[in-house]
Amino acid sequence: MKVSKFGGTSVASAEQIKKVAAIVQADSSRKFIVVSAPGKRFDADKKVTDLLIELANAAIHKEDVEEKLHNVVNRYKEIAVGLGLDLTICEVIKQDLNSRLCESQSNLELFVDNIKASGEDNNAKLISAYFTSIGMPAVYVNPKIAGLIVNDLPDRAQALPVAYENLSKLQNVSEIIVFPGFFGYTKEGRLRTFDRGGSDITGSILAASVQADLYENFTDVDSVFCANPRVVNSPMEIEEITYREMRELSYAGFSVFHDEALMPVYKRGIPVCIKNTNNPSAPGTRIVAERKANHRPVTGITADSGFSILYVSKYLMNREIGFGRKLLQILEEEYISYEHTPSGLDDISVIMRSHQLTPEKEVRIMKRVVNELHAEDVHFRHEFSMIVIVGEGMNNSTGLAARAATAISRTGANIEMINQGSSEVSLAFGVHKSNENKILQALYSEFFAPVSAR
Ligand SMILES: Nc1ncnc2c1ncn2[C@@H]1O[C@H](COP(=O)(O)OP(=O)(O)O)[C@@H](O)[C@H]1O
Ligand SMILES: N[C@@H](CC(=O)OP(=O)(O)O)C(=O)O
Repeated sequence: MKVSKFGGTSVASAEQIKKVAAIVQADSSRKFIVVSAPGKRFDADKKVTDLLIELANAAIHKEDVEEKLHNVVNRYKEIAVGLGLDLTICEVIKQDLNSRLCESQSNLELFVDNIKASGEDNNAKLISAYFTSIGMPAVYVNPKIAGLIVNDLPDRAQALPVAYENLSKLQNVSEIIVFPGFFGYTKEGRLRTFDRGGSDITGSILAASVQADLYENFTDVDSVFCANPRVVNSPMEIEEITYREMRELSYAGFSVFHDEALMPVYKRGIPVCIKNTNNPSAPGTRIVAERKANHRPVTGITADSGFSILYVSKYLMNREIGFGRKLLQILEEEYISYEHTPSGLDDISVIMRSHQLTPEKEVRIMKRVVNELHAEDVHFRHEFSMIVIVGEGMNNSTGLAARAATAISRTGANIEMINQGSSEVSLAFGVHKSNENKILQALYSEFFAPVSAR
């Protein structure tokens, strides 16, 4: 049996939801359907999740919420009309949103999470009503009642082991289950959302819980491509990719599948297939434990922006026991996680996601590094991107780093940092954000384009 997750673009309109119904009807093993909130119908459109965040913020700032509430309800109304559903469902959705808006604001994160999650929750109710209306036996299942228990990390909830046990009982339900993605509940009953794009995580948890034969992830592209199709023109499709490769690529910019969604299925060896709702007969990309070897050392190239570098230098740093620990402890005390720490004899750079910093935090950190570690030069630099090259074949391929560095140098960009992952399936370059796209294109030509096209 299969768990099939349909992303925001697949459930953005009545037309898209009709395609979803046809896909589910075409294969009786598609028993568990996980849905996102309605996503973008066209490039300039807004996702319902973003409309809901605007709504929650308006309520927090005591602004008039009527128009924002109307924008959300209207998205569902258009869908309900297009699907020929009884419009009382829109009244129910409006009441649901109003009651969420009346919840306590004593903890703002919980307040926002509760409103954000309504996007998938109401869409799951609506889609299950549609399935039933066309004669498909379907039920909406609420994550609280089903026992999707998560820990209490704001914005980054993670399922607890008991969640898998609870959800496994859904195997006994005879109807098609329509399950909202993106959120679960703490043991105390508080709603918590996953990271953005987290409906992929729900699908994976459910697939692992019910021991699915396959986790299908339906989106709006035929496959995962070797590079972002918005930056590289017609990149090659990836037929098969390992969990390890996909995790590295998703974490560093392949937004088509959330990196945290890999662990639950990986642990149980459940294959994942990324497929296109608009072209379901295309084979898609399979994510598996081991793939057939091919002649290419590189499987994918990705880029992610929004990084800052903390540069610290001190003469004889290499001789000082505990320097690295003390430096990282200062970051820990500011609640900052880091990505890489390339170092030399007398200097170290700590690379972190910029969104964790504020001007005040930066000043505090620099002061502490000077006062407590007696560093000679301490400064932050911003606007960096990480370019990551990933492939299982990289660990036994000589000269690959040199090829990549030469291709980057041809663009005229400066490489600020190089980091070879210890697993040797990835190689990362820190570069200034302004060079990101041209580097991605240069690396794609180096590793994927035929020699004559370079
Ligand atoms: N390497 C890649 N391969 C395929 N798609 C990619 C890649 N990198 C980025 N994307 C983007 O991911 C998008 C699909 O993910 P997302 O917008 O989250 O879809 P959904 O709404 O189905 O969850 C694609 O439309 C594509 O623009
Ligand atoms: N709707 C949520 C969760 C999600 O997974 O969405 P999508 O399937 O559109 O990436 C978000 O926008 O983050």
